[in-house]
Amino acid sequence: MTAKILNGRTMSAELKAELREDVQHFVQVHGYAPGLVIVRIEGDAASGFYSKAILKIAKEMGVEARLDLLPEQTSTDELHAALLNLNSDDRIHGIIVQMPLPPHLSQDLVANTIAPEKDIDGISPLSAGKLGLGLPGFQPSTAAAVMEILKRSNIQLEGKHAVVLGRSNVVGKPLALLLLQQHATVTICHSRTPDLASFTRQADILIAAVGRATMVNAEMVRPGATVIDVGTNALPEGGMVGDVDYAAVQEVAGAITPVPGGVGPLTNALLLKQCIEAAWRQAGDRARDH
Ligand SMILES: NC(=O)C1=CN([C@@H]2O[C@H](COP(=O)(O)OP(=O)(O)OC[C@H]3O[C@@H](n4cnc5c(N)ncnc54)[C@H](OP(=O)(O)O)[C@@H]3O)[C@@H](O)[C@H]2O)C=CC1
Ligand SMILES: Nc1nc(=O)c2c([nH]1)NC[C@@H]1CN(c3ccc(C(=O)N[C@@H](CCC(=O)O)C(=O)O)cc3)C=[N+]21
Repeated sequence: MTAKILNGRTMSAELKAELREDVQHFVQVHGYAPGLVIVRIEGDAASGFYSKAILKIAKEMGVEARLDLLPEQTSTDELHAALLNLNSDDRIHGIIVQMPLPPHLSQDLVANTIAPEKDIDGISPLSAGKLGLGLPGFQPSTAAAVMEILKRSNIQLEGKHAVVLGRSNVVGKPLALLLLQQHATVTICHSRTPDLASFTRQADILIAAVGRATMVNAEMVRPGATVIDVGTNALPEGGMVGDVDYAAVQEVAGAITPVPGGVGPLTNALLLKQCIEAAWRQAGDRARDH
């Protein structure tokens, strides 16, 4: 059996077409576009690439986006002040701070400073708390991207066993909560989990968000399972691979996401979706239904 390929690029294109319409509607009603700012602190090379990708998709969508590039030496006070400025700017509806930060800056500071209504990557304690309580709010965009793939692929979650590898605040943990909301039975595994394969083999839906190239092999996957690969591991020779040994696992799985071309392309689309949602809410979204 060869697995069905869950094509993130196709799904992202569909979602983007829907979002473009939503933005046009927003502009018609309000006379201005939703506004997004990416804050990037220099240092991490890869995040320059991610920032450009967000700017490009924002432009395609008609969302007004800009990149605020801060020097690597930016102090905590300066970052705090920059975020407060963005919080009080009416035309900016969504703020994302690219991770990772340089070691002298704290992620907690960022999470606690971004105004919750502009927190389109769901990193604030309020967003995390709402997610834990099952209340509507912003979600970390990568976790939301995984859910979007499952939804658009009509993969049933209710009553199924979902096994999540990884428990980070940006992927594994929020994803586990979202799967629980959709009535899956959820197991979360991490670096201290002994005999990982004994858990992964039980999974109807297996999600790998670890950051270790090709660690999920065919023996770890139950035949017919849906396998979602969040990992993006850069190869020394260039290019990247996921956390799943794609060539081997696609022989066993029922459905699988490739890397690249799986979760990645949907991540930024979901970020934009939440920015547009933030703009409607901040503008008072009574106008939305007209
Ligand atoms: N496509 C996309 O849009 C995105 C992709 N990513 C990718 O997803 C992956 C995960 O990212 P992120 O959550 O930020 O990473 P983190 O490094 O924050 O978390 C990794 C998790 O994997 C667990 N882990 C590490 N080694 C093992 C192991 N041998 N067995 C089981 N679990 C293990 C860790 O456990 P412990 O908690 O015990 O340390 C931790 O919970 C990375 O490859 C990253 O590049 C991330 C964000 C966006
Ligand atoms: N605050 C914050 N939120 C994030 O969500 C965040 C972040 N910081 N820092 C970096 C990681 C990584 N990340 C990706 C986004 C898009 C692709 C993506 O589009 N990938 C494509 C193309 C990759 C390629 O071809 O090189 C693909 O997988 O097909 C990947 C990874 C978001 N992250």
